[in-house]
Amino acid sequence: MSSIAVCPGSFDPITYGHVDIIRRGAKVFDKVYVVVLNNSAKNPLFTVEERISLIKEVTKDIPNVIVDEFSGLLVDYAKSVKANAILRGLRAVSDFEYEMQITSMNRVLNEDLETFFIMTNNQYSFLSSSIVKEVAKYNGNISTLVPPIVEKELQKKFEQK
Ligand SMILES: O=C(O)c1ccc2[nH]nc(Br)c2c1
Repeated sequence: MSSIAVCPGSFDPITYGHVDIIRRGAKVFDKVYVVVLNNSAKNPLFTVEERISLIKEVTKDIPNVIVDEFSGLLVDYAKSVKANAILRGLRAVSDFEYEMQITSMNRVLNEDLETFFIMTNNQYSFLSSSIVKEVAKYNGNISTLVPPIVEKELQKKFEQK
């Protein structure tokens, strides 16, 4: 039985922290679906299509990664791709409470779908898409935080504003 994981997130935009988790997960699971949450409640900087394009570009050298989008319940998307695992990154203890709540909810919705956590590299323990956007907004150096293509697209976004 092949192991298929779904790695959900906003990825607005993808950071080196996300890439770290995806690369580590792709070594463990046969397939990793990196799925962009199409959540109308948030006001994203990048469109879903832009985020998917950036993730595809940044992970193009990882053959068992598939990039997709979903709206609605993660457990329903997981069932649609026959995933038997959810993959999440943990950056610091502060992530744990939220992740525990989400995992408990998903377990209620689908007892058979297990969540696996991978700890990010310590150098990314502070990193989030939000903090990267804040630094990029004021033209700060983000070259060690996101891949070059993401840095370039962020600069374009803030030049437009
Ligand atoms: O960028 C974020 O907002 C974010 C959130 C939660 C996260 N867990 N693991 C990672 Br890498 C990560 C990144």
